Amino acid sequence: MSEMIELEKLYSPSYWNKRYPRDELIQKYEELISTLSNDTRHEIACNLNIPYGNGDKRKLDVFGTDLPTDAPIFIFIHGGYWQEGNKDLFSYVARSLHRHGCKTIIIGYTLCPQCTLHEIVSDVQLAIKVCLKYALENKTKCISIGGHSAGAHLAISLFPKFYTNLTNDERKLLKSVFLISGIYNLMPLVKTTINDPLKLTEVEAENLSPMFWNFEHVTDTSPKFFVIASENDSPAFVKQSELFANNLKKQEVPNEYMLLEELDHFNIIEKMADENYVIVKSIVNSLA
Ligand SMILES: N[C@@H](CC(=O)c1ccccc1NC=O)C(=O)O
Repeated sequence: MSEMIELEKLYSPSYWNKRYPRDELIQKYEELISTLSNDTRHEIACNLNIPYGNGDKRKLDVFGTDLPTDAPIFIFIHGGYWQEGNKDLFSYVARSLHRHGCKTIIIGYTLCPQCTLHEIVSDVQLAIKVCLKYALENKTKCISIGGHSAGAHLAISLFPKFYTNLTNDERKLLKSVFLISGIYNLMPLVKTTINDPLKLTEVEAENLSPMFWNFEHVTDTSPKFFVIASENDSPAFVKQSELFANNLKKQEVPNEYMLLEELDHFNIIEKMADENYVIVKSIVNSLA
């Protein structure tokens, strides 16, 4: 098989699932999470579509506005290789965390090619600044940030620079970072169709790749990083998570690597609806 087709396959997570044919998997995934999310928006007290920048996608949703004002907060960043997906598909993440007494903030962002990946990275930083201000005003004591797939890339892109530039009070809030089925080396994507709307050059892809960054200066006040992969994901994704967790370890950054058995790129995040799911429990424990 040609190298191109091989790369396309390696970076198409749906190809590796063991449950359904590819198209059926994506359709079922979207149906499930949009239904769960619609229900969640009706069930849980929330404040939707708070703008953090210009345009109709630079908005965030706060769930659990009925909880004590100082309740812990989980902030979630969705994936879709920076060109697909939207925050409304992920309201459901708030439901299980609400049962544990946590508020959830889901961040929306403008997608490529409407903007560049550089702009998305800075949009997410802007959104996190707004969340931190909200948290300090509400006397919140702890925050966890999580991202799935390309969202994990955006979550880790808050480190080290943005994080080290925060105020002490802001930094102290951040207890944990959950990197779920993430992508940390963007260079292989340059040659795939994923790059059509991104238009990254090799140099940009390298500079935007956390795999090559130095995280040593986050250690003093560092949150704990959970690097989580799923057994039935593309081997390229599993390998990237493993290597990235190893890099953190070598740099003495607090981290835990988890390989979740029998899950794939899609049900690893679908299961956030379950309040007893290992990731939900780890988030809640990190905020205790
Ligand atoms: N078109 C891709 C879908 C995909 O990459 C994806 C889908 C949902 C959530 C995250 C994804 N990937 C990374 O951000 C596929 O066929 O697997």
